[in-house]
Amino acid sequence: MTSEPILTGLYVPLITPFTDDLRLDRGALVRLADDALAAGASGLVALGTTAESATLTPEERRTVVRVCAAACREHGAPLVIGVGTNDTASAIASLRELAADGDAAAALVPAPPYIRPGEAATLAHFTALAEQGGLPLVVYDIPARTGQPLSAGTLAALGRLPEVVGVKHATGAIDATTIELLDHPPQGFAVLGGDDIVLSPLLAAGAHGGITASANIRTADFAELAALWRRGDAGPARRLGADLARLAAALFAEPNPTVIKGVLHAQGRIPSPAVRMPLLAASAASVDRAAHLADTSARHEALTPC
Ligand SMILES: O=C(O)C1=N[C@H](C(=O)O)C[C@H](O)C1
Repeated sequence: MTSEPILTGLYVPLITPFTDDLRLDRGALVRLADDALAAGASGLVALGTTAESATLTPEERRTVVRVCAAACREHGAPLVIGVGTNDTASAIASLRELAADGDAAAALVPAPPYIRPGEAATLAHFTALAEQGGLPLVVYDIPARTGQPLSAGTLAALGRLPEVVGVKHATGAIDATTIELLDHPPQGFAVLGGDDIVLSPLLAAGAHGGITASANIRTADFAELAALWRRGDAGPARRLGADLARLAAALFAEPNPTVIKGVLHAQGRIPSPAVRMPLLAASAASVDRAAHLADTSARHEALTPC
């Protein structure tokens, strides 16, 4: 195995565009997928939380994967596919199906949500998926959604599994566990930022990239942020990082992806800001504020140092 991770740079977890009457708008998704890759994203994530994947029908999920896979093939970019379930056996079955289709470079898998089986059982769950699923895995470390924190020891054990190619770090903090992981990442293992507001400091500390919903907006700037930190261009990276953190805070003022969809709609990029229940559409105030921060013409002037 080489020491360079297979997943580096910016991955955009695409939203799922709906019409006003909540039908999947395939055409809008095709355009979003192409736009993200043309803007410099390293790859796409299909069926993330941001895609409202919990509310998609099996047929819609297949459509989303097909659209994202076609865009990734066209751009020669990796596709990561979200597989979130708290049933180990069905997660393995889903992974095997994806592996057989041949579209996915990796699957993004959280700890089994809601059940909270404990850390040892969570490690056993990931180990079963790694050994039996047939796909490289990115562990999605998001205790706020799963109820299961992962210790440095568990992350190290996961990193020793050859099929585990990275972690999406979304623990709500850059703490001692994060720094330990970044100091000694397992060989070929990517640490990808998943807390949008602190993406820049995590990249500064050595993360290999990010999977950030905010990058549905200003994708080129998020890709540039990852590239600046990779080059060690700290001054411009700090300025751009602070600017994008303000945008990310505004985009996460209400549950993800409601504000992002509001902004994409205000920009004329999707036909409707509609989200499926249990989400409710974001308030006009939140959308207006984020849309203002998303307006790159105003932001680029403010960012240029005197
Ligand atoms: O879908 C994703 O991947 C992401 N989901 C997170 C969430 O909704 O909690 C946010 C992150 O930026 C990407």
